[in-house]
Amino acid sequence: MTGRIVVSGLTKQFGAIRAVDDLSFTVEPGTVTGFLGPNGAGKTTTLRMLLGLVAPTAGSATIGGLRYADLPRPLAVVGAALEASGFHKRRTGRAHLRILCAAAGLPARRADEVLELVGMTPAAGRRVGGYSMGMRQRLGLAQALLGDPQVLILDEPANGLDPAGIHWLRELLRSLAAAGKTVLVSSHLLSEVEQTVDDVVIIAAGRSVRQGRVSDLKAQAQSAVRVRTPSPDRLVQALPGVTVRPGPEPGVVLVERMPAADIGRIALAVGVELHELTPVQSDLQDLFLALTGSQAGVR
Ligand SMILES: Nc1ncnc2c1ncn2[C@@H]1O[C@H](COP(=O)(O)OP(=O)(O)OP(=O)(O)O)[C@@H](O)[C@H]1O
Repeated sequence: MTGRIVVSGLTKQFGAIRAVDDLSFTVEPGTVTGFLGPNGAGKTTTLRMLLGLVAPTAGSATIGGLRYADLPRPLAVVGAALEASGFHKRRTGRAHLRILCAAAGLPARRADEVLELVGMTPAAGRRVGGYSMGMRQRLGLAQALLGDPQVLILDEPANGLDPAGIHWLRELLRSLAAAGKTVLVSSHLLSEVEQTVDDVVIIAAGRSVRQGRVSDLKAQAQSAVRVRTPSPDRLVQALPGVTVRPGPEPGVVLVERMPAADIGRIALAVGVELHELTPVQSDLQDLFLALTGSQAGVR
């Protein structure tokens, strides 16, 4: 059991909406991979197909070479936290986990171990109905960790966590990857996961728009200059051979791998008015918006 996740040509059609469209990517053991895209991009649908909760229209999603439904002991292989709302409100966090332990043939003390792991020991005896969103997220994570799985699949785990909680989550995910686990974590904010993940898979409107090392993405973002001009087309014409990407808003372009001073000089020479000329310091979110922007928005 290698724990490698392989998604290949995965497609899901809901009526007129192609929620996931010919998506392929791989997640390696020992890494944390960020699965990113704006609202409605198809992240949750993809994760649900990986977990056998939604049948693909085409393509496949496997974990360690097997479809979820074919895994002999799925709880020991994959832990998932899809949404932090499916808890029985009147049960305590500990009772909730103990019931799952019993169902999975795990000793009851495992419930307390995972509660400790997610920092929930003080709230273990309280009813879930009284938990904050962040506490429910932590309980969902505890549930995912119950079977000490090789693979973790987490949908927006940072939602509702405060900055200290996000820092804690980062450390936890890094330590799990360091222990050889495969970690796939979705988010609609690149900035939220950029310090946590090794690799990214970015989707928009169900399709992959970028995959690779987050360090490569950072290098690309860092070398861009943000230019605001009423004449972006004329500026682009004056920069032949230079990569110019659309910015996050109209009238803004991102010029890659050219110093701001050179861009300013060329703009002056061709009489293009500039309203802003800013080297972008690791503004990954701008790059993310540029990659997903034209397809953003709820479908
Ligand atoms: N069961 C369903 N029936 C019909 N349409 C669906 C269903 N599930 C999802 N969709 C549609 O598929 C598209 C992708 O939804 P999905 O929830 O996968 O996106 P997401 O990237 O997880 O978004 P978010 O960040 O908002 O959670 C949306 O247009 C959504 O309305």
